[in-house]
Amino acid sequence: MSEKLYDEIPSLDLADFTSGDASKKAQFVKDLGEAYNNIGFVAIKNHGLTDELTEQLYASVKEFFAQPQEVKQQYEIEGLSGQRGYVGKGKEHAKGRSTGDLKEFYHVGQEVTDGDPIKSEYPDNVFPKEIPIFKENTLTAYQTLEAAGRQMLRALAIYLDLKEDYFESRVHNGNSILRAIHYYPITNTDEVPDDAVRAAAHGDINLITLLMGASADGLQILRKDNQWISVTALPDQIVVNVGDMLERLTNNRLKSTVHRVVNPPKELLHTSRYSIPFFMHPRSDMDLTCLESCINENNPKQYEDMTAGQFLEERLREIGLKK
Ligand SMILES: O=C(O)CCC(=O)C(=O)O
Ligand SMILES: [Fe+2]
Repeated sequence: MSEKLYDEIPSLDLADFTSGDASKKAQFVKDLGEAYNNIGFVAIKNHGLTDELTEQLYASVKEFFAQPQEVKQQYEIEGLSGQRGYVGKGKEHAKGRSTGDLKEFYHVGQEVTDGDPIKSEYPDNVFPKEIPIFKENTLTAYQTLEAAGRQMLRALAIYLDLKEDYFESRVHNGNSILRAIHYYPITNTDEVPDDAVRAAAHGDINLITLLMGASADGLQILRKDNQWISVTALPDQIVVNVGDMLERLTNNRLKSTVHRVVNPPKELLHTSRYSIPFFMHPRSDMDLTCLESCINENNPKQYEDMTAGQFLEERLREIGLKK
């Protein structure tokens, strides 16, 4: 394990992996693997999202959250464990806490269009009828981030000495979710619990997360020396990090680094923050049993065998989304 302490997350160019130049490709795999073995986060450019789409998507997301609560509430649907549509303020809390985060969000899931019977496992998406363009913008972003995520997983498969396409069949029509988040303005601090934060410290559940440039500061990650460091991506970058499922599969070789979104200083508490992570999940039957190649004398097997579906179910209960 590399002991290096990063002051900021490493930046990589996804085009180095996809352009067909073998030495650039190999270097990308090495740099990504090293970063994920250490800090678990990278900033990526040439991810495929255009500025135009990003702008339009944020515009429709802002428009959705600016609506009256009664309108948003129509899209909070019972029985879906918050996996589609709107999830209201304070509903989700980090694992191990009970105070809800200071956020509301909207989930868009996989649209299965190729006759794959997995379709019956997924609830249908719900889209706000007040903002027709919301559907097109979120689905286009979903597909673009999913494609970038597949490339990242190809690179990781090589790093892990698996076949380059190891993850392909496992993420095909996977249970990924695009989450548009609004960290809402706080005008009266008496109305929120003293220990409430925008997003309390947590690891992501999924294989990898692709995070579209957040609109304001606040994201921090816990470095291995227990210092919180700020994450800032340049306008043309997205942040891509390892989630708990991949950490588990690799028996902690790839690190799912704890991160949080801190509250802004008092004078900015009345402002909103928006971010749009794409949580890349496999199909629920993916086996997350630690890879043999990641188990050895120095690193004995750390986790019970489990499928992705079982792991997700357990975590949704732990964070208050599943009752
Ligand atoms: O809003 C952000 O910048 C990060 C959000 C996050 O970590 C999450 O939703 O899991
Ligand atoms: Fe997260």
